[in-house]
Amino acid sequence: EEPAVVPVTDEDILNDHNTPENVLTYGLGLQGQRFSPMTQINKENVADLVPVWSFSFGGEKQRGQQAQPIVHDGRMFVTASYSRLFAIDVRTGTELWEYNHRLPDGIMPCCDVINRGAVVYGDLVIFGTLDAQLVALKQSTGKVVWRERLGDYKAGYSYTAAPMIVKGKVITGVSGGEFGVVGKVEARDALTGKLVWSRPVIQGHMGTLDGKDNGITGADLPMSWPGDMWQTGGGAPWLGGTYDAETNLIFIGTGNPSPWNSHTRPGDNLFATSTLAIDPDTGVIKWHYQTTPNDGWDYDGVNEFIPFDYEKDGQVIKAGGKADRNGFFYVINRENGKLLNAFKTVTQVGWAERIDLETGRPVETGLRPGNPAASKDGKKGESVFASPSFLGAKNWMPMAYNPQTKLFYVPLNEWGMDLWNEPITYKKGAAYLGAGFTVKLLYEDYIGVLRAIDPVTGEWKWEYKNEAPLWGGIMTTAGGLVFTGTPEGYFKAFDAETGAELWKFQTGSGVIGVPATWEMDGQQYIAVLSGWGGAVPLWGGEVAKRIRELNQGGSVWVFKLHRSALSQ
Ligand SMILES: O=C(O)c1cc(C(=O)O)c2c(n1)C(=O)C(=O)c1cc(C(=O)O)[nH]c1-2
Repeated sequence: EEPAVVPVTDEDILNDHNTPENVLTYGLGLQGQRFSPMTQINKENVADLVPVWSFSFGGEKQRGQQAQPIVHDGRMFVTASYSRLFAIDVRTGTELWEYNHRLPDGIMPCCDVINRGAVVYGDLVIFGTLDAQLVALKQSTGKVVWRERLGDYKAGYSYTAAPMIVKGKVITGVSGGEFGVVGKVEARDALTGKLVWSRPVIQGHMGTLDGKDNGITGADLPMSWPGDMWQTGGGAPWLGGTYDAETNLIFIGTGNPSPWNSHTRPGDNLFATSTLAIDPDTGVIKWHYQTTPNDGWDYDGVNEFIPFDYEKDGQVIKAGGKADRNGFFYVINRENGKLLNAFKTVTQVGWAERIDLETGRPVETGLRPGNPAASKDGKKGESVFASPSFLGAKNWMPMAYNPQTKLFYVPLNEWGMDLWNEPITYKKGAAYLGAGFTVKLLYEDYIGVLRAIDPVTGEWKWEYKNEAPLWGGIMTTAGGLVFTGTPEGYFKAFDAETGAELWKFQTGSGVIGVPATWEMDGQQYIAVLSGWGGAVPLWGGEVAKRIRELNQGGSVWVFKLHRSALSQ
């Protein structure tokens, strides 16, 4: 017999940012601010945070654990490496059920076998898998209710992001930018899985709504791709989006244009490396903003665009903030896509001097890897040293915005790369880069750096430097705190105003998960995953060598205040 479940409604999801008793969305609210209004755990007492339980994912499958837990109706839903989903009794840490997705042999995730989380809707819990499927299961039993294909894994499609629910529809992108897939954003009926709309993000492809043609992407703009390069142009929106009810827009970022070798595709290559504002009802693109035109460095533009109130000269503008992989932070008017402000997030940005606030375009330095066709043997173009490295000033790990301090807390890395181009032709299911690279250190004492950034002045208010790259998400709270983890295994709390480190706990493996917090039986709880992995050990070059002693793992940790702290 199935235990009863409290169904999750659209209203519950829209209110998630101010209902402490549950965690229903990736982002602690659809806007993705990752801000909790809870204050029980605060600057004064965070040093008394103690573990409540720890849960092991078990098995022989470890690798990177990047998910943010979901908490609803006494259950925690958490995804783990290799497309696994666990339901856990949130009070005791006891497993309720486990779903182990059967993965075919030929899957091609570019950057570790990770997953960033599930979503809940009705009596279902929904997540995506490495073979590019979307699976909906009963929250009560783990029984599969529906399953839909997002793309052909043999052509390089995979899925790693946490989906998002907007108005009863489950919104997804795809991964596969390194294989020349067709990047697309899609909406399906969350209860049945039936496709509602599909929006390919690269100029030239036809979208659909309710099974009918719904306009070619970018048809109103001059063609920005040569020949038929758009057909395998990538732009994979491989991270989740955010949603803003005030403007009724989904904001989602698109990845690198394929292949990496930019000399094969002169032009801006719309809408790769862009933020797209999409109508959730129709899948129509309302505005776009491209961060790296004709990208030649793999500066995917997938990072989260977080809606916030931008206060300047006594005015409040509905804006959004985005820390891009390319080393710049962008403040954009979320109603129309106009650039309001842009500044650097890292000390060395080699490819561009600045972003022109009038045109919204980068002022490039000319530091672009050379064209192999111009080399003596035609096999290798001139190599350049570029920064940030292709792994980004900021990669997938989500930042947070605190409306009380009015600061963004941004997990960044400072590194560079040698990068060169090679000739390449498209072949289904084969890597489609046309480039070689080696990631290099910039500084001896740190790679990772968490920066508190003022979006109005661009000022870095404080920073925390970490020896290994920072690869975990951020959470900030009304208790005046900022939480994040380190590959060295620590889960840490900082003072949101000063950056002072107030607490740390060794979890046993690298923390690259995304924290969540909720209230239960009158107490505030905080959870985070532990388990080192992701792209750095695979692609990190000299950096990967430096951190190779870090051990893998796979667990959830839950914390609350020690009894003595509560009685004070
Ligand atoms: O273009 C793509 O489709 C794609 C997908 C993913 C992914 O799905 O995780 C990553 C990347 N690109 C990527 O460029 C990247 O640096 C990266 C890092 C990670 C990670 O989990 O550590 N994933 C990905």
